[in-house]
Amino acid sequence: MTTRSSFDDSTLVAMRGVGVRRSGGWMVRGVDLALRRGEIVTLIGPNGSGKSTTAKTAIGILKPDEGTVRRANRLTVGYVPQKLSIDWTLPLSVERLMTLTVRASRAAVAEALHRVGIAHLAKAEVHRLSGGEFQRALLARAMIRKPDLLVLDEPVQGVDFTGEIALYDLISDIRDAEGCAVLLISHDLHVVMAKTDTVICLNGHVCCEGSPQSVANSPAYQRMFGPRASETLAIYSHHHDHTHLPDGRVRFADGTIGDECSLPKGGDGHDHAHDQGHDHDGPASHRPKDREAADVR
Ligand SMILES: Nc1ncnc2c1ncn2[C@@H]1O[C@H](COP(=O)(O)OP(=O)(O)OP(=O)(O)O)[C@@H](O)[C@H]1O
Repeated sequence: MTTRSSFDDSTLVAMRGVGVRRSGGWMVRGVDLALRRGEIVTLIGPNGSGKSTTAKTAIGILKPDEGTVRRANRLTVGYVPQKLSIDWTLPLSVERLMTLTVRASRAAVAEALHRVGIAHLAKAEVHRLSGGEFQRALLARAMIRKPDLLVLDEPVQGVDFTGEIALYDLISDIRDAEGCAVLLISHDLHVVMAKTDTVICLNGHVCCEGSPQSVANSPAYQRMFGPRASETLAIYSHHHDHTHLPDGRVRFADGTIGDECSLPKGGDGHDHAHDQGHDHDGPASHRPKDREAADVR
């Protein structure tokens, strides 16, 4: 049987038990993740939960301090980072942005811009683009090399809700047409994320994972979101009811403090904090996996 961690012909990246440590603390730990051709995987989670770290480790920008990352031979990656260092005081056309760090023919640039619907903006100054146009330009730039894997860190930054839907539609179309894998990073799952094949919720570790539909339909999801579960996928906002403290301990909604994400009390052991959702606002640090919240795989 194929498992998420097995490596077959369609697998582009497989991470097993990956942990990344900096400044004496774990940014993420215990991450298992597989990216397969034609699949859209979305990492969600609060600020500082390790989404970017996980994505960067998947594509080799960061090295894991524990665990393994295996990538397909000759893997081509198109990466749109969360932040770009652009000197906005200098004139920079969209065309020029396309080839700042990548060699590409005029035809390839034109094709990529056409593909994302901004061919008419080739000569426009980048700083004059709208949020949605800018994100499209970055997407075009990532697509120029016809990557096997597109990694898009917060691709809807600065984009309004309608624009978000259009962008996610575009990303899904690109996946369909190119057959590439897409790793998306987002704070929340929105309606458009229904196009996502697999959602992985991070908080320094993998909290839960599954398809949006299976997560939404699972009893665990119903327990996690309570009445809000009926909102289904319209807005899959992930509220957490435990907080990771800077010293590595966990504060639960009822004020109790524990060492791990499980409530430090008796009971049936399944009334885990995730059953009612959980808040995370501290820096990411290692917690054991607690997949029961949406154990849908
Ligand atoms: N170089 C570093 N040294 C130490 N800690 C770091 C370093 N880079 C990131 N961190 C910490 O690691 C944690 C994970 O960061 P990461 O950027 O992966 O989170 P994220 O989920 O992508 O956050 P956001 O949603 O805010 O972009 C954060 O607490 C961050 O402060």
